[in-house]
Amino acid sequence: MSTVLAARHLNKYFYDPERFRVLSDITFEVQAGEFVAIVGKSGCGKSTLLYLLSTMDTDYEGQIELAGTLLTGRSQDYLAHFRNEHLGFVFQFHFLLPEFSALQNVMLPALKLGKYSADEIEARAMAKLSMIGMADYALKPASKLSGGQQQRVAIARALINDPTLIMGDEPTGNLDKANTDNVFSIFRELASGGQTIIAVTHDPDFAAGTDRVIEMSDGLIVP
Ligand SMILES: Nc1ncnc2c1ncn2[C@@H]1O[C@H](COP(=O)(O)OP(=O)(O)OP(=O)(O)O)[C@@H](O)[C@H]1O
Repeated sequence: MSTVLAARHLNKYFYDPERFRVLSDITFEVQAGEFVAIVGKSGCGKSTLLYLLSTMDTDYEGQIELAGTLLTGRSQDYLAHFRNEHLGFVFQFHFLLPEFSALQNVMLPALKLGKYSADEIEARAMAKLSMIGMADYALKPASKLSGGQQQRVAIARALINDPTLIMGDEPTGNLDKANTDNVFSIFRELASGGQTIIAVTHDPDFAAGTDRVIEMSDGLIVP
């Protein structure tokens, strides 16, 4: 097994207005192909941790290594390129561009990466949409899709650059039961195919279906 993500002794502080520690000595690893849930009461630090792991927030103590690369101390440009190449994000709210078609939305991160030709990118995007059962909706504007369909397009978009790791922040938080089950089974299927996934969730059923649950409490990982 190879390690995809290593978080070592992460500490994070906020000021509100006094300095307080929101993450304390967070240390864990995620192996290739693992599907991991991060759970814990509201305010325990889950989103803050995910934000650090996503490389968006660089103000922390400790070390983050992803895909064999130490990311701590890197420049913003380096991190932006790394994110685009190695990470796929699925949020509670999909953040699709409403006037753009499903296909165009899925293509965008690949166009930014600049690794493939436009034709290749379109073919790859169609393949990702087919994979999640959305090929028939490729040309529809995102604004005309249902909430569940939009979230599936967001998953296809997260997959377009074949990310080393998919990060979800409440990926089913805004969905009804049927769509939650659908999105969960897509994640489960991706994980069975070897995709590494880490997702913050409040949904006990979602967490129970993952390979491993990391529970947080007051900024700590519960041993
Ligand atoms: N920018 C900030 N400045 C000050 N305090 C913050 C900031 N962002 C978050 N916090 C505080 O840090 C703590 C952890 O917040 P975080 O959003 O990581 O929790 P969470 O576990 O993801 O919660 P939820 O499940 O409700 O989304 C909370 O006490 C929150 O109020």
